[in-house]
Amino acid sequence: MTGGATDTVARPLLELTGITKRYGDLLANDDVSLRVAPGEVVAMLGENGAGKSTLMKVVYGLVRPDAGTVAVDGRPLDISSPKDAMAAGIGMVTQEFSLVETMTVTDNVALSGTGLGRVDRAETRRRVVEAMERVGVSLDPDRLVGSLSIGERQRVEIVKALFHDCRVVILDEPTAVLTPQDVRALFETVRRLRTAGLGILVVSHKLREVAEISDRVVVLRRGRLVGDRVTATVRDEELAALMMGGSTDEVAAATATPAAEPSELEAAVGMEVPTDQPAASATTTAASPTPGTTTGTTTGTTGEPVLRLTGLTVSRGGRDLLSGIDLAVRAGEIVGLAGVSGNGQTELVEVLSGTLPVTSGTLEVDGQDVTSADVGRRLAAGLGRLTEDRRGSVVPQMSVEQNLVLEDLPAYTRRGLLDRKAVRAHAEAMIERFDIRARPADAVATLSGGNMQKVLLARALARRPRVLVVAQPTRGLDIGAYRYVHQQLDELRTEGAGVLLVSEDLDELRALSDRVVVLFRGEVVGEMPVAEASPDRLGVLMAGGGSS
Ligand SMILES: Nc1ncnc2c1ncn2[C@@H]1O[C@H](COP(=O)(O)OP(=O)(O)OP(=O)(O)O)[C@@H](O)[C@H]1O
Repeated sequence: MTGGATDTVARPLLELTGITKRYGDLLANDDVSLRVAPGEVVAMLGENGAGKSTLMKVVYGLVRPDAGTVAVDGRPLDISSPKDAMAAGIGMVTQEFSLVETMTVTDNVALSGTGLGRVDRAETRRRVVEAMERVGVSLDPDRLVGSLSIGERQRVEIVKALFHDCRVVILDEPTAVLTPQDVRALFETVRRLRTAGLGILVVSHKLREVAEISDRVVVLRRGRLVGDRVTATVRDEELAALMMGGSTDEVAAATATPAAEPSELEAAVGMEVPTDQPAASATTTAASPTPGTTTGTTTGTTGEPVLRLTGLTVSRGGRDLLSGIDLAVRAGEIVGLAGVSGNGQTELVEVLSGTLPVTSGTLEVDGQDVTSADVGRRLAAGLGRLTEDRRGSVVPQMSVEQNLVLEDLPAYTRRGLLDRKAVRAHAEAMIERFDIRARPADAVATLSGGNMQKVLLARALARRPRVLVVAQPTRGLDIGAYRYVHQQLDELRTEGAGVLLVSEDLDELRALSDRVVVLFRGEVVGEMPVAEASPDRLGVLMAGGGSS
């Protein structure tokens, strides 16, 4: 590792001093000071709601701090928009890309600057190619962004930052939406940025990635910067103690595991399952595939199908998005759905949720045909769901407590009126159980990404559905929440519900599922017990190697 220890010597490229941001009586950032040196990668860790995004938004001009300064190269800046940040040499890549799908890579990069009208296209194209070469990104500059994968789109965003000569690049949970291959490519790019002398600030929840990519780690807790360590020498337990509060000993005891994993803590909290771990077996009764996780408790005696798709086809514009899907999820089992993003998973979840109509085929929940049923009837039949579109699944201006009961209003209504006491009591219970960092009356729009996700999970799980369809349930969650969600899914299975788990995280799929089904170009191309679902085998199928 380079850079970290020299930070105090090298002149900082980026320097934050005393950044404070209040939302009402909540201190999202509390007097945060932080430096990033040239050629240094600084990772930022913190629980959901710790204030990471707020701090990044301050640096990128999306949020005005109440106090504090941002300086680049020793020059204090007055940043009030992303344009100001870019002009000062700061670029940010978030999970929500700001790209125009119908335009080429080159035009997207150009558009982010001075606007298309005034630029020389040939010159722009040449500079885009040059920026890509600098960081080892190979993309056809003339390709339409709409045809690019998620990982490729992220690369376009990075190229955008380089195109504008940014010297500081902020990456906000950059690996959350990437395949393992794309993660490797991203890390290679980050290394090249570092070699080129850029300063990189990366927000992450994944200790393994932090260890691999960063020189220094800083930890935010409840708005305050509580730790600043050299990555090469810090122990995971210490980072966890900083994140969660409490002493290293307490955290170590709380997360104790007998196994000496590459990262004991990650294993203990069920955060990362090394890919060479044996996968859960559909028939195991005790041995958990990952020390400390709750997986592997299935009894192997699964029941009747609680979800059955027969010949399910969805066509749009003459093209099949889903084609002849036959799939059953039985009571007491978790079926993992693997696939590279864009192969029909999102559509399948939308169809099940009732937001995308079926072209042909049938769909049954717990024996009831719900093929053309509306969302309410599906919920009544016992379906629970969590789609990828978190923001679209809440009513942002409504409170946490209202959102929590939104799908179960009759249970909270007395004589035509909402039973406010019961709603509040339910919210308090869910906030406690899911460790949601918010108050019952807070508008959901003000929650951090991870906390919003927890609200949705709490809502779906509280109804104890017969079958739960979940997409990317732990994306963006901190390590404690990751573990809790896995426990909850496992508990549902033990209670006899079925779960369809859609996840791009193969470790998660293999740790939780009894069976894995692979989707490629809208078709099921493979199905196997999890014991046979090695990453290699899944990888081949996901890439289309199993389709005829
Ligand atoms: N616009 C807002 N209005 C009120 N409160 C807000 C607003 N934005 C953020 N907050 C609050 O500030 C705190 C920090 O949120 P932030 O999004 O920075 O957390 P985070 O560390 O990025 O979390 P996550 O890991 O879940 O993304 C949270 O308690 C959040 O509810």
